[in-house]
Amino acid sequence: MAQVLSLQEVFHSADTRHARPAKPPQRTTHKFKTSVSVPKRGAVTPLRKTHKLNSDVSPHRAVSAVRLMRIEMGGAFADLLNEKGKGSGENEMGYVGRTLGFRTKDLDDRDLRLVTDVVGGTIRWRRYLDHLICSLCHDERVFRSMEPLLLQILRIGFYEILKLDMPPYAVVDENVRLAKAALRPGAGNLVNGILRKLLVVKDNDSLPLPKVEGDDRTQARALATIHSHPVWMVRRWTKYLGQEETVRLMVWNNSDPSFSLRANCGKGFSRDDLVKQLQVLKVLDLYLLVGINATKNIILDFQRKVPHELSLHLDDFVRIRTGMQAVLQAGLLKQGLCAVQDESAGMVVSVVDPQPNETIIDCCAAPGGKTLYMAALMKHHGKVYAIDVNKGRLRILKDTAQVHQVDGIITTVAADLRTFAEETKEKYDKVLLDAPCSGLGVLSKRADLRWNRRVEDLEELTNLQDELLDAASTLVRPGGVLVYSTCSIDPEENEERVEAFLLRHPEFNIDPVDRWIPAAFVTNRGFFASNPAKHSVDGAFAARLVRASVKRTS
Ligand SMILES: C[S@@+](CC[C@H](N)C(=O)[O-])C[C@H]1O[C@@H](n2cnc3c(N)ncnc32)[C@H](O)[C@@H]1O
Repeated sequence: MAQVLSLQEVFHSADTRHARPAKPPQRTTHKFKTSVSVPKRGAVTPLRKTHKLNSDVSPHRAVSAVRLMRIEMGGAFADLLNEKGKGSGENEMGYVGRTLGFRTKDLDDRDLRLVTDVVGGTIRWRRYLDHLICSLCHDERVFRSMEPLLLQILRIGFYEILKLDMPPYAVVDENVRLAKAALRPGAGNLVNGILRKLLVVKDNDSLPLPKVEGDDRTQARALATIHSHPVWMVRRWTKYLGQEETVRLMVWNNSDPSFSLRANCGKGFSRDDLVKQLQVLKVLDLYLLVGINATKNIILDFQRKVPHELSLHLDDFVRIRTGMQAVLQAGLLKQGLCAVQDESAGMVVSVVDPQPNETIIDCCAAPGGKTLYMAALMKHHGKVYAIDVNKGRLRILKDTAQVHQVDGIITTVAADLRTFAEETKEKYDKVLLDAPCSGLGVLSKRADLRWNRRVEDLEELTNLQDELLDAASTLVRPGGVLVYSTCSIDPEENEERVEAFLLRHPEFNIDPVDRWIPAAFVTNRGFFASNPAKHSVDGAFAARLVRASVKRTS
């Protein structure tokens, strides 16, 4: 998974191709009992005008419920940063019509933001929400056999009340209305009963959550429920970070992701230029609107400029907490003036330290976040080869390179790195291996990823990482540099891979990264490692290794 988000990844940042439902509490999955039809995997058909408009149901809840269904049933994407008119908005109403049997009003900008927040948050908090819903059902069997759409409506209601602090009675009313319209009156009554129980326990401050006590396993299970993560992650992190740090990490993963933008100096667009643009863009203050809008339908257009701050670590980067929608709509990304890129990814490029006239190979390049940044820093002089086994993602890289006007020095190669390395005799000044990894450093941005990763994936990934490292190392010229990076915080994918590599390849030595990276990010062994909870950027890792020069024999 990419640490740098391409435009496509921003739109589809909850890729659920491998979606599995959150485990506890276990529910029996069964076919729909009602007239609800399951949308076919990936099917996109034009909106059927025959679906009646239901203006009693709030559009953002109907769309969120349907999107969550698509995600849970697999084969769908949650467009966490939805862009109006980018296709998904129109197709989405088609899905709503086919799934619920009625249409709703079109989504306006506020609805789009709400859908993004509700879908992302509901996915993130799934384990926690399901625990509470199950605890408040009068009989556990009711929860276990609950039909999928009903469960999504309840999750939305619980999330809105507990995490978005929306006016509770409006949430109950609206979700009951949705359940009645989309399912049947009885479903509405069930939603009403359970949501009202929630309001009571919330008001009494007695949410039925587990206590963190007992043996390690029981504590991990309780923490996993309270902070909505898989138990295996909690156990693994507790082992090497301790409980306190693990909790901090989970809190970070559950917080709203913040994004960074990189001004594209390759197109002559500086950070100052970017800041000027951000100052004139307007962002709606959603939460103010939600509070008022949800109860009385009063619309208040309270606008302010996109809040941003300059990166402390990288000259071309600006952080934004909210306002991505405004940035998208202003076309700054489409015009290639800037890119969405986390500072941790930017720092990996700093570790490579690309210079004009160098020949660099980016071994796992797509969708190209680091390739493009390296090319921009090389000021149109030199060569960057971008290899990736995934042709589709490589095409994105090629297209973006054109828009960013750095394509003149980039050559894309669709190949498996292992085969490529075997077949070529070429050597390069610098080799970047941004390896496929678990993505455990980017869980705040990838809402669904925590539920899709299994502990067994790690072994498969570390084997691949070793093979790719061996292959990449053959491409480094004597005296040249190999940078190994991941967007993981797991030592097995990071330090342990490098140490194992150095044992296999004594011709390489560690080149400490402190010349390029602030001290706070440099480990004892001289590697770059960012810790989301500590540094407020994604978790990433990079090691800079230098190949010994050939000794001249006289
Ligand atoms: C972490 S992503 C790279 C992100 C990219 N460096 C960026 O900054 O946008 C890992 C990439 O490795 C590619 N990949 C996986 N196995 C590969 C292989 N055997 N050879 C080449 N590329 C591979 C995947 O297709 C994926 O695009």
